[in-house]
Amino acid sequence: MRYLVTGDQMKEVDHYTIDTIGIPSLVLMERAALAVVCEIEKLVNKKSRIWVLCGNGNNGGDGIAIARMLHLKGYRTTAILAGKRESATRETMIQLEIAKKVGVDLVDYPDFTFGECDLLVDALFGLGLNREVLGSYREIMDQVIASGPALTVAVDIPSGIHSGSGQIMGIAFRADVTVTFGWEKLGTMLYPGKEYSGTVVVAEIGFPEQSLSTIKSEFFTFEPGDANKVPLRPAYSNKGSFGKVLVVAGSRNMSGAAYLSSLAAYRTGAGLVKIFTVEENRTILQSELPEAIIATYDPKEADASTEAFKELLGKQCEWASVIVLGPGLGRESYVKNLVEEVLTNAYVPIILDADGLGAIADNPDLTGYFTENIIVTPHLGEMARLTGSSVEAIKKNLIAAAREYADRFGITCVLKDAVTIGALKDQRTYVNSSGNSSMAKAGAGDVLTGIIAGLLALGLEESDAAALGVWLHGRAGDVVQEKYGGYSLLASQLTEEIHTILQEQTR
Ligand SMILES: NC(=O)C1=CN([C@@H]2O[C@H](COP(=O)(O)OP(=O)(O)OC[C@H]3O[C@@H](n4cnc5c(N)ncnc54)[C@H](O)[C@@H]3O)[C@@H](O)[C@H]2O)[C@@H](O)CC1
Ligand SMILES: Nc1ncnc2c1ncn2[C@@H]1O[C@H](COP(=O)(O)OP(=O)(O)O)[C@@H](O)[C@H]1O
Ligand SMILES: [K+]
Repeated sequence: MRYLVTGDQMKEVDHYTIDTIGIPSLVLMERAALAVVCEIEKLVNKKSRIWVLCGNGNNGGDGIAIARMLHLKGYRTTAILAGKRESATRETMIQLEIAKKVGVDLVDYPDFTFGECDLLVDALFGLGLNREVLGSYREIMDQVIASGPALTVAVDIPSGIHSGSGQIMGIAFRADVTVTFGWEKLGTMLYPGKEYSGTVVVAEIGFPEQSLSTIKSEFFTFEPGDANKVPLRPAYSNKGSFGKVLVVAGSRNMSGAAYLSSLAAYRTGAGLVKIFTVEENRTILQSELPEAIIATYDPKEADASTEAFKELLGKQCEWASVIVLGPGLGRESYVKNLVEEVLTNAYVPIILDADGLGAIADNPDLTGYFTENIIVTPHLGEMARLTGSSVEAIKKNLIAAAREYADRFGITCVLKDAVTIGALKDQRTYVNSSGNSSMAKAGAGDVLTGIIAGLLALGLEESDAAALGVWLHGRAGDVVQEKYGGYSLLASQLTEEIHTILQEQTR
């Protein structure tokens, strides 16, 4: 697990480290610069023409220190000063004085003659970027981009990317490598910032771990090694020890979603899976997944909400320790009754997905049944229907959209996208770092609900199951992509790689 921070949180950490702990600002700057130089040296040789574009803030100060270190090592380096020297921060002025004394080639932007550039070091804006880039700064960035540097290394975050949201503030540099300090910023984790950051290197420059305690460190991601967080299956156990997952899914002509969710729950470790679906799906599901128990209902009875239907469904809910509700249910009118009955009868964790969410969007009163053990897993289209916002508006701030929905009902909201967000009910926010575009394919979401159900069945609580499930799902996608490339993934293959990730447990 690793913590992530917004730019504002990182500034608080900076202040605490400097003012309370007492590590001088220039010491941090020196270590930051050294860390960047270490990465630069992997990319260039002594003949390379290096431009270091420096702003007036401390990001620019890092840049001038980098230019000095490269110059002293014999690299052909020019530091281009984008702002007026007299308005630089205290640390940046000190760096300028040092650089002058050791003969660094320092050129004010208006005097700079553009030519060929092998490596651009982007030290124009860091965490201090707080508004759209306009006017002369925009002109400078346009001109630097037009001159086509072969490679770009960004200091802390590519200039123009907002450190909290990953949004482009008018214009941004595209880095091949971003060297960031202390903890990764949300801005390089979230699109489009993620795409503009290239490879992100997190450099440890001396912030003590305790400095994180000054902020509410709510953002985190998982990484290799975190498979250990999946509960062990003790030796002294039986199938009942590992949960009973009820999958309320599938409809006429749609059996695949029920199959994929159920298979994924079993592959993640659930002891028993029962599929509650329409009679038409019985034969196909029994032959595809004989390990699952099948119970069926008549949609006409569901539509009329007969006592027999209610009793049947009530019994299933009583049996279950975890419920998946929604994949492939379709959009017939009876789905509302089905969803309402489950929500009123079940007192166990429920993962509400796909057409189950559609029923909620069409009947917002159903949210009145939401309890804290609900996990919703909408993709952006479903989220737009649930909230009445546009997909574009949600995309601009995924974290806020997920958090707002989760907090409104006190539930867990997994907002699925290229970077999936888990707004967890315990107030932590998971930002996913696994997965790839080969997973943008029908059925992938059904597998995710099954994985989360499997983790709940193994005994994780909702927040942990949601976050770890998203990560496992993406890791499985990464393994499939490694084996089959970026085009050919089938959602069922994700289920076939769950074991690969679970085997990464090192206990
Ligand atoms: N001592 C420290 O605080 C440390 C700071 N570090 C570096 O310092 C950076 C943060 O420094 P600062 O807080 O000075 O911020 P920046 O260096 O990112 O620059 C902020 C400056 O740019 C201006 N600005 C913001 N948006 C603008 C826009 N759109 N157009 C024009 N001007 C704009 C601000 O008014 C401010 O003057 C970090 O990203 C990191 O690189 C590191 O050296 C580690 C230690
Ligand atoms: N470009 C991408 N990068 C990483 N993961 C992706 C990408 N596109 C989709 N995914 C993941 O694939 C899954 C798709 O789910 P969903 O849209 O519900 O599909 P379906 O409803 O067809 O099962 C989500 O978990 C999502 O995060
Ligand atoms: K930068």
